[in-house]
Amino acid sequence: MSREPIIRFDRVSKRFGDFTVLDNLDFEVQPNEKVTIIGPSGSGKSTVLRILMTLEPINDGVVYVGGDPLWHEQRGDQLTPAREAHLRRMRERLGMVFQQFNLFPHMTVRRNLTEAPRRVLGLSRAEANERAAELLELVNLGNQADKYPGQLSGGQQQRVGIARALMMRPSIMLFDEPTSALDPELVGEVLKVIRQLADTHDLTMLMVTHEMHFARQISDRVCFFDQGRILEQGPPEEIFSAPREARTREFLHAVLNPDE
Ligand SMILES: Nc1ncnc2c1ncn2[C@@H]1O[C@H](COP(=O)(O)OP(=O)(O)OP(=O)(O)O)[C@@H](O)[C@H]1O
Repeated sequence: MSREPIIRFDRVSKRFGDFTVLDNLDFEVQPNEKVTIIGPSGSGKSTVLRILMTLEPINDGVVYVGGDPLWHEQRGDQLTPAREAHLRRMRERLGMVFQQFNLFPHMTVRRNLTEAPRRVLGLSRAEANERAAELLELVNLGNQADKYPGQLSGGQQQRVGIARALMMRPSIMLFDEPTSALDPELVGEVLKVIRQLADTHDLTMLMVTHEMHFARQISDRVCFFDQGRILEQGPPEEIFSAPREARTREFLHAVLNPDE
């Protein structure tokens, strides 16, 4: 493939004090590709998403989103650290769905959706409400716009979270373990909405998940992270059925057979 990747990590390192979370990471995602990141706890999966969402700065390397440096600005032939205005502009290309839904409890569902696009994109109230209504339909919550988050189930709140992330019309959606805070019976409805979204929209999706069955269904590519590096990656049928690396096999065995 010779297309320009929409996400590119070029030798990116991230440290917390002495602890190296990402170690010279090279990683690319193509436009419209659905990529899942799996791997042991602490291997740096969420950090990749948080860096892309500009929630966590990097120490070394360059991250590109849509061909432009994310944490840097191009000045002549030099890359210099990005200023806040650049980060704000770049952030609009991405939407993120968090493990904990992070909805504003004192705002209705509609306000939770319309607040940012009105403030950041300058949409009128009518435009924002219309967009919110469309997206609430998409996540099967067309009749819940006047409710407060506390009046909704976890699965419904997470679907609001998905609709909220889509309000800014991002070209890239990031999902950070979107179902891990949910009761098991509510997981299916959220995964169904994500699958629908993947099937019907031209979106690049990068997802951290422990739902292996879902990862297998939805992904074009699965990346196994281990100690801040990609140890192995490939199409889901390859990673799940015939992993090459012993660590991948051990990890998959442990998550697929939790009672052993
Ligand atoms: N703000 C922080 N300060 C210090 N250490 C941090 C910070 N954020 C993350 N870490 C550490 O970095 C490592 C990677 O974290 P990250 O959340 O990316 O892992 P993960 O692979 O997503 O794990 P999990 O599956 O448990 O969510 C962990 O060891 C974590 O403790």
